[in-house]
Amino acid sequence: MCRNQQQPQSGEKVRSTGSEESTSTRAPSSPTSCDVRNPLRRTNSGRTSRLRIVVLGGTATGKSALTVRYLTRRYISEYRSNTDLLYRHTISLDDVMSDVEILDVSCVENLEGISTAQARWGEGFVVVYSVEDAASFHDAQIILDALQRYRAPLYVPVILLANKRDLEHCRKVSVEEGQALSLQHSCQFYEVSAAESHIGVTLAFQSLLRETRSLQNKHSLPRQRRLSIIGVSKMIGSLVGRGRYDAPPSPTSKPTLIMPTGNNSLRKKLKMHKSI
Ligand SMILES: Nc1nc2c(ncn2[C@@H]2O[C@H](COP(=O)(O)OP(=O)(O)OP(=O)(O)O)[C@@H](O)[C@H]2O)c(=O)[nH]1
Repeated sequence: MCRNQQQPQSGEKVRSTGSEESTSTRAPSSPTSCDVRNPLRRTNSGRTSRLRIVVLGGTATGKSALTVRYLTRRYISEYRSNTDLLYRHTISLDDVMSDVEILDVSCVENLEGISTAQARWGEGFVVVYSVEDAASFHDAQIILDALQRYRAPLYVPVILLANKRDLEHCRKVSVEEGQALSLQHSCQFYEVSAAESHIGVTLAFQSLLRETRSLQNKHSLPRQRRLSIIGVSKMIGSLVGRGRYDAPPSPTSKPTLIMPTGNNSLRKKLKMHKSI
């Protein structure tokens, strides 16, 4: 991988996604002020859930553009960074507060070499390719295989994200190929354009967060209760079909960019455009 692969440490430097840098430090799991003030529902245990998402994919597929699009609804057309970036924000999803941490992994040179630490740290994964880059689709397959190897036999929530669908005229990977790959790996599949709109991107991230949280909740239940819930949800599923559609929620707190690596050579050239 190009970017440093170290995982977040306590007392990391916290940055806002804007240009000014905050010198404050934080402990990794401390609740945000938003948790205290917001009256919305929390998890069964009364705590705000914490969801860790890792964004992976070949070079220049738009990993950073997608991550920032989801977090800020803005499109950054040029973004330069040679290090992994960790973002943190708090959202209300289905009236439940969640602290979300998103690790945007820089270009992957050795795809087989997704670090074990990253694979273990993540609770949900976004695998990105670009529809106008056949090689990036191949990279996505390698990453999906590697993820499966790392996490087997456990199921891990993954979405396959085909980006740059606005570049239809130079498309090299068909929708059907993307769907087939997602079926092969039992993961969700979305075609989006970070450049065009935040809506598809938000829905995709939101869906991954839902799945990740529901798996987390399932694992935290006693075994007997877990089994009966699975039975009931299967029954309900067969009666009413799959989940309902919800409009994307707005993040309830400003996302913060946390430098996980101690590598301060971050070089960003941001061109912010108003989202559509
Ligand atoms: N046309 C189009 N260009 C996009 C889209 N998303 C990203 N880009 C462009 O693709 C290039 C790479 O985007 P990045 O977000 O830096 O990609 P990345 O995967 O984070 O890059 P590395 O981590 O350096 O490999 C930039 O020039 C973006 O402007 C999109 O949806 N459509």
